[in-house]
Amino acid sequence: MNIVANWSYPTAVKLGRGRINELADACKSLGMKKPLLVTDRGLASMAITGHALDVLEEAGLGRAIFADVDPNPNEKNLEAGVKAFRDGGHDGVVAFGGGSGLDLGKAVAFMVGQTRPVWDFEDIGDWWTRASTEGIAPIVAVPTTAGTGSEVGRASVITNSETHVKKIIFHPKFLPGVVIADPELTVGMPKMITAGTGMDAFAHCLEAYCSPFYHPMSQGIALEGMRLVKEFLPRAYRDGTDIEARTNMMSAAAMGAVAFQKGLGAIHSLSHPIGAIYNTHHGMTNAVVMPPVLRFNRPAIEEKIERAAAYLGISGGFDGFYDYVLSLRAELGVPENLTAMGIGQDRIDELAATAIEDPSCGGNPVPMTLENTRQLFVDCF
Ligand SMILES: NC(=O)c1ccc[n+]([C@@H]2O[C@H](COP(=O)([O-])OP(=O)(O)OC[C@H]3O[C@@H](n4cnc5c(N)ncnc54)[C@H](O)[C@@H]3O)[C@@H](O)[C@H]2O)c1
Ligand SMILES: [Fe+2]
Repeated sequence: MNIVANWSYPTAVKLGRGRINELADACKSLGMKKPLLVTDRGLASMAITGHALDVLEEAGLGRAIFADVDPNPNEKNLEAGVKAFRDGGHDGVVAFGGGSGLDLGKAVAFMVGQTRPVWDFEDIGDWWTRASTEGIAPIVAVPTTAGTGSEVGRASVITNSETHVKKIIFHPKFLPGVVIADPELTVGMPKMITAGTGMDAFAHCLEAYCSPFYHPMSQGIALEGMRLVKEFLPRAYRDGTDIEARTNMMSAAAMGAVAFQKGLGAIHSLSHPIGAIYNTHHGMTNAVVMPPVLRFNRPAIEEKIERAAAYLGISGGFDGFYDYVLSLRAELGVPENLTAMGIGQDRIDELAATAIEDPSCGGNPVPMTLENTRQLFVDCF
């Protein structure tokens, strides 16, 4: 076997209850004097955000906030954020939120140093030589959901509001310098968001584990991430105040994103166009398409899934694992299929055409074509 791989994992993660109180120190450690906290509209008025701003203000770092951010953020949110950063004379970003706030905050920090349009940094082609690495602002990431793992990732998912296509914007400089992973911030998540984001973490681990690329470290991280989700997501869902469960889910989310350096797959390449067109929740959409994707990939992953099932304490090999996924979904109130999610079948051709252009499909164990991807969408209804 010819082994070629790039591995790195440089982010400092401060995990644990109450660690939001270290936010100002984290900003100062990266040289910030006037950070801009970037979050989404929903979080802007929540007590956890007010507390984070208090921590910054008490340390003399001000309480500047930019929150004109939609779930599934788009390039207009990004342009407005870059303008707010420049107008306010800021020197760093606190990316605060679920994937939406984190992704937009990271993208603002990156784009204040660029002259080229954000679409030039899509995760295909020549993003490396196009970017200016001067003027990129430092980032402290503070996740408030436990799912995307964007806090330790090098990507931002930005929706093109004209074409309704989700683009994965990638650059190593998207990587935050410090992560504050405080499980108490996730306690107030609505049950549906706990379920959806937790299933996103599971999808990252599962797809990374199944991707055919050689990366044994990611493989191990992905397996243990799945085990944490299995043990702790139902607990966090049942009792949102279960801090042990919340802490382990934060860890599983970060592990998923570290693991998917190895690649993602069809779950994500199907979920991205659905989310961009219908504005569905990303993780919940992943959970809906997961069983058909497992069936689709079965010929290529059966042996691997048998090993994962054994590690997770699931008997019955591939079939046992598949049944476990169905029962986890049922326990978390995941819609049965795309119809139950409120989606019609009228745009399947467009969904399939977009899905096979998504960078995630390169990591799918069974090669995706327009024909088999169209059929895969049909199977999701
Ligand atoms: N960068 C990556 O690698 C990556 C990976 C997966 C997904 N994503 C992207 O992340 C986004 C989804 O992120 P998400 O699933 O975390 O959801 P989200 O950030 O869109 O948040 C969903 C909703 O939950 C609310 N919310 C967040 N935290 C809360 C809390 N603690 N208490 C109460 N409400 C809270 C938000 O205000 C929002 O209304 C999508 O755009 C997706 O494409 C990015
Ligand atoms: Fe995801």
